[in-house]
Amino acid sequence: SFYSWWQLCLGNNRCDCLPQVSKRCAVIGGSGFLGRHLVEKLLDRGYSVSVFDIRQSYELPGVTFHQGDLCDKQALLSALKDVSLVFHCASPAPSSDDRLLFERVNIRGTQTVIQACLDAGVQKLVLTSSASVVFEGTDVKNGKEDLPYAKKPIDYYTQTKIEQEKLVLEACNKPKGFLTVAIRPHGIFGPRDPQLVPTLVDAARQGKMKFIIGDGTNLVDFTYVENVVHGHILAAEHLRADSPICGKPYHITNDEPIRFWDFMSEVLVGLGYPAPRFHLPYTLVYGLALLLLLLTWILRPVMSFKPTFTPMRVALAGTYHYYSCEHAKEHLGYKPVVSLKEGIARTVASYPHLRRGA
Ligand SMILES: NC(=O)C1=CN([C@@H]2O[C@H](COP(=O)(O)OP(=O)(O)OC[C@H]3O[C@@H](n4cnc5c(N)ncnc54)[C@H](O)[C@@H]3O)[C@@H](O)[C@H]2O)C=CC1
Ligand SMILES: CC(C)CCC[C@@H](C)[C@H]1CC[C@H]2C3=C(CC[C@]12C)[C@@]1(C)CCC(=O)C[C@@H]1CC3
Repeated sequence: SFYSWWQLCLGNNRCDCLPQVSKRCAVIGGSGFLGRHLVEKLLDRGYSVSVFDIRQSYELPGVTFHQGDLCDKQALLSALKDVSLVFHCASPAPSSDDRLLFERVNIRGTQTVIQACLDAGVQKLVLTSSASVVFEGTDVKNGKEDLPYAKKPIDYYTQTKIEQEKLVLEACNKPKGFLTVAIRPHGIFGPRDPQLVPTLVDAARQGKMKFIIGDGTNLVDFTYVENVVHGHILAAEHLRADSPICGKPYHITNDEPIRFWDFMSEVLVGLGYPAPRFHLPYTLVYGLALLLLLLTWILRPVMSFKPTFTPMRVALAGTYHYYSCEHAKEHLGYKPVVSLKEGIARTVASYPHLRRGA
């Protein structure tokens, strides 16, 4: 019908019946877990994409790869040529806990990204921040964006994510025609995630997932990667000089807080591992994790090992941390596109090699 033909034309910029609008964007960190999902969705929506990353992890038609370090402005400039929209979702892995690396990439590197965007005439910058910027290791229930930044962030990763977010939001400058916004996701999961499911399975295979830290009732947000991508694209497409979103952060969640240990159990059981059953007091495990951390520092000159239960992970496993995405609903028209149940099913199905006995 005429209606469905017109809807097709409006919803998809690749329709042959309309003049093509240039939709060129860059994804810094586009080789990573979130970055690649974002790139795939942008291609679906008719964008052409430049990926800038220190590594190239795949090839796709419609994507131009630029390999380089985001601290190098000249390298960035060649990737930002003719680009009006930039997504910045690069970061060192939180588990690296390398203060100097986080400061170099997340703080100084982000200053370089902003400067390169200004030099290249980029109009919009969408940062992937993190809901953890307000998390201090104590309960956050239905946290809104107006919560203050953590005064005592739980690790260097979070500390530098705070500085990074401030830099990007403060760089928003309507008279200069440079608009910025930050998306704060929490606990991203989905196919190809290198962090959550692999760490969980590794711990299960070592027999370390028998215990529940605390009483197991703490609610947490886990956000399916496609919802996070959806939030980023909505933010980019709503970012205009007359929009209330300029220079603001937005929580993007699944809007279905779940008990941390129920989520872990569903993933573990889905992959054929037993669910954790025995309870341990939170303060005991947190204290042990601190002790273990101290040991790794003392022993660093002679041997190095990475404990599974770091104080940061114990804090995340034993406290409430879920966030309101009402502002994203109101200002971006956001609504999760994949439910938690469906997200978990898709995730479990995507890791056949991590199943028990595989
Ligand atoms: N995974 C999660 O649960 C959450 C992630 N985030 C944020 O989302 C973003 C994406 O995270 P993931 O996709 O999970 O991580 P990831 O590690 O899969 O991807 C990060 C990408 O950044 C690239 N990168 C790192 N240093 C770089 C540099 N100096 N120059 C250029 N590229 C560099 C890496 O090569 C990698 O491809 C990050 O900003 C992270 O802080 C926020 C909340 C939760
Ligand atoms: C061994 C178990 C107690 C925990 C295994 C799962 C954890 C690896 C993950 C559970 C919550 C996750 C999480 C993040 C990383 C992976 C977990 C700790 C982040 C720290 C990633 C970066 C962020 O910005 C915030 C995330 C919060 C939740």
